[in-house]
Amino acid sequence: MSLTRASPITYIQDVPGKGVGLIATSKIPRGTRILAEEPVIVVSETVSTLEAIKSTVASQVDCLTKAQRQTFLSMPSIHPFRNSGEQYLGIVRTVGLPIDADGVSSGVFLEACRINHACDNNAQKSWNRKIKRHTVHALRDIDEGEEITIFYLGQLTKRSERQRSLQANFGFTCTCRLCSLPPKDSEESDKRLEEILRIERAINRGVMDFSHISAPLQMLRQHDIGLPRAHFDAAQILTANGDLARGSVFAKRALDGWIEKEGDDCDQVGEHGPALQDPSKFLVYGFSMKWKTAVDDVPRHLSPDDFEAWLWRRATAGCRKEFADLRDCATFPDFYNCLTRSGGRWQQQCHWCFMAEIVSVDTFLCLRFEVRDVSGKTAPMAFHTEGRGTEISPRDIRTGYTLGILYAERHAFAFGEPGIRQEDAATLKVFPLPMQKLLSLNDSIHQYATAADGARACHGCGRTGVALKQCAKCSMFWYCDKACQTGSWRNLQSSLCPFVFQPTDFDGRVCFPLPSEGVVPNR
Ligand SMILES: C[S@@+](CC[C@H](N)C(=O)[O-])C[C@H]1O[C@@H](n2cnc3c(N)ncnc32)[C@H](O)[C@@H]1O
Repeated sequence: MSLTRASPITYIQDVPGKGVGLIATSKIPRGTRILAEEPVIVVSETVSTLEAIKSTVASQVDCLTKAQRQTFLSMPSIHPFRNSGEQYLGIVRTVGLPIDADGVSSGVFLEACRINHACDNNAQKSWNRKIKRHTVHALRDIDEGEEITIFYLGQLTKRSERQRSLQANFGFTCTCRLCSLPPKDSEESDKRLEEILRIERAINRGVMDFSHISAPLQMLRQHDIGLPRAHFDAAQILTANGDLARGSVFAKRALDGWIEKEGDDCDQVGEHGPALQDPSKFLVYGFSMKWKTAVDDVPRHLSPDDFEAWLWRRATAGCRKEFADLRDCATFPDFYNCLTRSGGRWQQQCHWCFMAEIVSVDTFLCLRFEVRDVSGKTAPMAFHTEGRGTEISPRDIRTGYTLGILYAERHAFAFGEPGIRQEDAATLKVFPLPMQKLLSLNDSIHQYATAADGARACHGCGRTGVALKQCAKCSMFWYCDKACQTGSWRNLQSSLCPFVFQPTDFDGRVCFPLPSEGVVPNR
């Protein structure tokens, strides 16, 4: 067994089935900086040909001390080689860590590159631009003798995807606790991870308002994944609407999280620190003042549970919903009235949705439709989403179906007529019925969902003055009994439930499913 001293709190040792690994010499408390290391070999992204990369790596290997060179050559490579140039490159490609610095893309570190992977890693690696070193921080308390592990992949995806990627890029099968769960537990874990990923993507796209972000945030909290970034987003949304009290709490949580996971000299703290310490410095502060509070309004004497209840109250406060009216051309504009540009994420003050019926379908290179809007104008629509339109279920790709596209903008295509360039599958919804049918359904909904002289009509049989029950799905309709509720057009009604929202109640962009889908609004 080899045993080499690494940093004062770690040593390098053989780990069965993994080569060597980094082990804690003594107990390492959560948040401790375990390593801060400079690279001994760097690969620049400006070097473009394989031969040029090989030659720059070889010249850096030649400059290593004897001990460094020995360590470098003992590192694993999953790439076959015929000569030393290929051998060095194979090692760099297998063990290199990403470096997010001008013109440099990856580097070899004599200690950090000995840290093995686990999907439930106990440490986090990150490149620190300020000190130009790779840092590793303890994500939880690590016991003496415990192996230090980091996460090699970009995102925590489901087990099969992780295994595929680890095998392809690093040549091993992960046997960590998360990967060794029994099939049923693993399936559940996969589902949770997929949901977290969906949330993270939506947060990154900036398409969430606070009522959308609060439940997902609580989920991220449980799993401790991506929390500082999510807290940062929550702080921005709240302060953009003038809520400095709650905004400052989330800002502090983001700051503390980044300091704990990456250190107080990390890039995020450098970039956002001043605003996180004083959220009124956020550029978006006060864009709207509809939730106005002051930092001093943070309650001081509440129990932890009551404090959390206060903090999250913003999520449900003012959740007055009603069916948007498809005939309202400000909210549901025709093609000509869709903006050519949104004016930026925070300049926008209301929701809008372009409705159009599919006239023809083409799938060459990407999914493309010709669509007809409410005023009869036809326009091309092309999917420039990640999946080039494969995100849309084939079941929904039918002429005569109607599309709802949130925040659609007119786009000047290089070749052909102006149309819609759809870049985000989550802002599109297919309604399985023609536009005319949707409009007449809309008219009925407004008739039935509105109380005439305080009396509501049963949405099934039309009778008034009876004890009616509220639809649990959308809270908009009232019924005498189950028989009336399961009437012939119940399905059509549910197809419009997505439009239970207040177009002018704008807390940031939303995506489908809208906050109201599956949520019973407060009444
Ligand atoms: C960056 S190196 C880590 C240090 C390496 N164990 C060594 O001996 O130098 C990456 C390589 O370590 C091995 N490795 C890392 N994590 C592993 C794990 N969880 N199970 C098995 N092998 C692992 C794989 O061979 C992988 O290609």
